[in-house]
Amino acid sequence: MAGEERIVVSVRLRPVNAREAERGDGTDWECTGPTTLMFRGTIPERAMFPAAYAYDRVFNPECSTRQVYEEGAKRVALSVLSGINSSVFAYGQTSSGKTYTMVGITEHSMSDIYDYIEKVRAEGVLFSSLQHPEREFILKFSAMEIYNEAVRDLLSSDATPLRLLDDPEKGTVVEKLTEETLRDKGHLLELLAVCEGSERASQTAAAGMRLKEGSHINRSLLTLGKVIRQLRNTLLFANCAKDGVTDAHVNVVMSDKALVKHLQRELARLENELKFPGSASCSNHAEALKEKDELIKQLEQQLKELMEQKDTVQSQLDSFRRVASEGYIDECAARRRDERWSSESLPHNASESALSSFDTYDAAYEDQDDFGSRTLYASQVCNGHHHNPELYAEAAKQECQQTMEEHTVSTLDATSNHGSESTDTYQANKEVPSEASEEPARKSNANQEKHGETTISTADNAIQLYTCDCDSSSDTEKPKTGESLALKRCVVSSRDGVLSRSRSCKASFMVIPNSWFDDSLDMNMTPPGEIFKYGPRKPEMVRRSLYAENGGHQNDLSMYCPVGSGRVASDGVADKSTCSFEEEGLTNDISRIIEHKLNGLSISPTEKNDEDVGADSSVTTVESPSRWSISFEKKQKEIIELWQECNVSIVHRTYFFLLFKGDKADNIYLEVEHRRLSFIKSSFSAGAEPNATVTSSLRNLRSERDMLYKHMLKKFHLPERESLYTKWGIDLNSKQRRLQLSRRIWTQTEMEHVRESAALVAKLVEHLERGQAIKEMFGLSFTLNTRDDRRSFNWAGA
Ligand SMILES: Nc1ncnc2c1ncn2[C@@H]1O[C@H](COP(=O)(O)OP(=O)(O)OP(=O)(O)O)[C@@H](O)[C@H]1O
Repeated sequence: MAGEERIVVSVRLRPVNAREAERGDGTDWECTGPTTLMFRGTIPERAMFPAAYAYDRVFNPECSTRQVYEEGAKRVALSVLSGINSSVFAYGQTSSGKTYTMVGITEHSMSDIYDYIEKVRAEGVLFSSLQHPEREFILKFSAMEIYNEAVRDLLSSDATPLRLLDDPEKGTVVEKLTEETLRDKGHLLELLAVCEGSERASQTAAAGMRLKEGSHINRSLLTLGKVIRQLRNTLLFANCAKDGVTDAHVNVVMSDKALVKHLQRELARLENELKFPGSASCSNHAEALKEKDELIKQLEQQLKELMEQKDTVQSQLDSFRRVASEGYIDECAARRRDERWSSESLPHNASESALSSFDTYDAAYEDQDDFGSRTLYASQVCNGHHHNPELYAEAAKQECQQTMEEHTVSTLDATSNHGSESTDTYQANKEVPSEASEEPARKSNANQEKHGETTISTADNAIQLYTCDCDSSSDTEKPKTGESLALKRCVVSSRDGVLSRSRSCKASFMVIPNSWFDDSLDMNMTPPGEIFKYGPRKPEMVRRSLYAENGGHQNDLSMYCPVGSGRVASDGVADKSTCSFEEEGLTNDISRIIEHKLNGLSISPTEKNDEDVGADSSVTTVESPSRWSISFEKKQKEIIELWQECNVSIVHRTYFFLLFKGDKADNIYLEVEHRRLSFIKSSFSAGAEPNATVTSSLRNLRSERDMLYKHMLKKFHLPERESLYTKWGIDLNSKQRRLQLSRRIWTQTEMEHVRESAALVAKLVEHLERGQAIKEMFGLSFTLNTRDDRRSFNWAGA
């Protein structure tokens, strides 16, 4: 409690004592109300003074001391319980009853104070917490007499006057004044009794002292009047004192107990700051913010680069599509012109019906027509080779020799409606009513046919079309494995391996020179014709199979394609509904090119003799297999080391290691993984001591090992486990062998160790979905949107 507090002034009238009554003395003052006093005397000297006076409270002679205390002093006296200094004093003439009243007030107030303390202690925490939590009550008692301007200690037998000192903090203090700590209420009464003896002793002075005493008393009263006048202006007796106000403040005195609690809280706060530096001081906050800002900048830069790459790829894809579309339009227009020319200049023979049929295509067939004409363009090439298998083989061989170090991507529409092939493809294509319409196109591509290849040029690169013959017999003429890197990879881009009638039959293939990681896979090649025997394949499987090769040997196709691989793949397109899928196949092919570009491969005109492929043709050249192989192995090794340093999930490592074995198209995944790990590593090393991320990663790694440890029992029989123990150098007689094994895998970066670890983990977690694993692993998925043939990049978090 704090604030202005008015001085409370009360007047108590003492009753006439027996002696006064005996003398007939009465009183000149009368209480006319609870707060008013009236002078009734007839003294002439008072004629100039007012007769009525008002006070806070006026007690008539019949009032008890208890009433005076309750109504005039209690509130002030007990304010000390709220920590506010309070003072109750009395002044008046000798024998007016000051001592009598003050002793009573002291006893009552002390009694109430003790009752209060006992109540607090009795009601415990609840009361204490509501009123005075953590408060200790200490009562100290002092008594002094100011007599004839001398201060004497009433609790001391020494009558030597005490000195008054001015303390800078406490104000005026009485030097050496006795201060007794009260034990209880009884102790207080004892001390009060001591004071009352002491006081009387001073009053047993000789009669000559009375004058002196009276003089001092008057001086004291004068001084008191000055004091009060100094405080509030004037004291016309107590009348004006009541107008005075005090500025009361709560004394905050912290007990030892409270201080200990306060310090404990402070200590806990500081400890918390040490544990969590991020929430500590402002300077730490500033540093943390600075670091975060740096990270944000780095990430923004990476994002910007990736967006630029994406834009580049997108624009190139658009360019491809535009060029392909324009090429088609041009081709279509040319074809229609030729057809008109044919229909006008040539006699209406057997092809006439076909021409008529072609002319009846309506808008509903527009898409198919588009694609049909596109495939038609290539079909002429194929036809040409069909008629010239030897030439084809020779051209292919030459191409192989010329581009041993080139990465060539090509697509092919293998539509055949000539010749005598007995394959289903041919049978299907024979019925395409386009002999007449194809003729001009064949003419226009005569040059390309001659050399067995054609090229669709674009603004900045080209798709080279290698002709492909569906005839298995011609396959014998084609380059063998090892002879031609350029023609060893084909892909079926159809979801239906059973060919049916169609206006066109498209086979697309890519020629991808690679340096493959795994050299243990099937290297056999499947005769082209056989590829048609097999059922549908998922495009992504085919895509994967395309890039699974090592050292120029064909491999890995058996993982997804039962036939191993076919040099030539073709699919029949049964109806319009499959056209979009064919487009998808084409887009896949284009996308592969885009991916290669995305991977940072150089695209430059080849030094190949352009005369063979046309003046405007160019081919896509890329990093040589050997260079890519070296580059891949280097990056792979760095990633493996980063995995180890960053405590990366061993399941993650396993899948990544097993899935990305050297395909050039995987470069972006390696790049992303490398950047991600580098970032994690930098964050690991940011602090002097292991941070929470490191601890968390280690804990996760441990949990993962525990998971594998448990799976060992389920996945392997005892003999298998014992074989593993032996393989991994674990003593068969030792204890916790499974645990030992789980702690050994993926602990080194040496390649053989990595291979064995990956193989083992793969067996243990084989229940995981491959796709899910990829998704979780990379946080980066490239999905092909077949609706708009656009490649979309989805970041699931890096
Ligand atoms: N209200 C009262 N009722 C009954 N007796 C009283 C009352 N007030 C005072 N007395 C008696 O009057 C006498 C004088 O009182 P007291 O000693 O308290 O006066 P005092 O003002 O302290 O005198 P001094 O200034 O000389 O010390 C005492 O005997 C006391 O018992």
